[in-house]
Amino acid sequence: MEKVLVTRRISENALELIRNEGYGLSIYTENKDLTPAELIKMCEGHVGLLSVGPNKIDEHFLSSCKHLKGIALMSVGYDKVDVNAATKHGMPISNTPDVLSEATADTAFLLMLSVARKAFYMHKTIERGEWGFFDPMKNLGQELYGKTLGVLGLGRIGLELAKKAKAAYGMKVIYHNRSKNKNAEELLNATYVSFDDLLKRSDVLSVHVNLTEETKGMFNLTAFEKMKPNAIFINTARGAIHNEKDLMTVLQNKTIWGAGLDVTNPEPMDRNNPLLNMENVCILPHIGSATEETREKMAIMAAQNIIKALKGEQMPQVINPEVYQKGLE
Ligand SMILES: NC(=O)C1=CN([C@@H]2O[C@H](COP(=O)(O)OP(=O)(O)OC[C@H]3O[C@@H](n4cnc5c(N)ncnc54)[C@H](OP(=O)(O)O)[C@@H]3O)[C@@H](O)[C@H]2O)C=CC1
Ligand SMILES: O=CC(=O)O
Repeated sequence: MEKVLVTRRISENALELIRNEGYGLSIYTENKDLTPAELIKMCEGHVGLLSVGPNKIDEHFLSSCKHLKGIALMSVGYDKVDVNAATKHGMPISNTPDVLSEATADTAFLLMLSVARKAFYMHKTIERGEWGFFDPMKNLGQELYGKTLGVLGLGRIGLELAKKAKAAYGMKVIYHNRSKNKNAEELLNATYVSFDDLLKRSDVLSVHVNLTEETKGMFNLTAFEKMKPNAIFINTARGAIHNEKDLMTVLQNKTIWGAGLDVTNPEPMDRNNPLLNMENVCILPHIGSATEETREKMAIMAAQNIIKALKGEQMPQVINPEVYQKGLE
């Protein structure tokens, strides 16, 4: 019986889809991430990989696992995949776009409001027994009504956040992409600006670009120093897009007002990281898409993709459709 390796326990409905097509399953359930060598070893005897979590799909992995017929990621981000190498090896890879956009935008919205009202820090003050007498000048946050939301990467998730911010607070939306998003401009009256203008004009700046060589470290001291003193920086995309040391510096110097992060570099973040104790900072452990409903949809989508690959058909959410062109290895 041909078998699929699933690198974490996922929705039973998704696993059932794979079983119902006549494939066997191996499910990795240890309380630690797989090392690259362990992943290669575990893939032996399998024809499909449903990859959940931070598994690196690089040249070494691909040349060691030529027996795989396809790899389905249970994530939309594919920054851990060497797409060119996968295409060279003729290995189709799929991701899970769209189904997680709402949930991830909710996480960005949650962080935006939590930072504006210092919510996580306020919780800590109660735990520390600091809820004393009433002081009308203490614990003050800032309001979002009518402010400017800047989106770096107005794609699927960025658009969902912009819709929510406009509906909830009438926020004006400005954005920067490599190309204009005409649909968002019509839908939200969003304005396309340069990256420099995005930095200078945003009251809240939310990052939704993919992690690539181009976006890595995009938020460094030079970028942060162009932002407004009341600005809130939100990153739910990938931790490597901001430089953590530089973020700490601008928060300490009050160059910007606050930050909300669902992603850090490295992950997991060290529990003693000083950012965790800062008043205007809210940090979550990469839970962008973590709702029961969304994880169910992601698992089903990944299962449907791996089934297609095993049948020799095109994966619906393939990220490297070039592999289906004739003449490749
Ligand atoms: N925290 C979490 O749990 C989650 C995190 N994510 C992260 O969110 C990312 C975005 O997902 P999604 O919205 O579906 O992706 P999309 O591809 O729909 O959106 C990405 C946007 O970024 C823009 N972009 C890409 N590169 C650049 C660049 N160099 N400069 C400026 N703009 C750029 C793209 O526009 P253009 O091509 O015109 O430049 C596009 O509008 C994922 O890659 C993933 O890393 C996703 C889900 C959950
Ligand atoms: O980080 C999550 C993803 O889907 O990408």
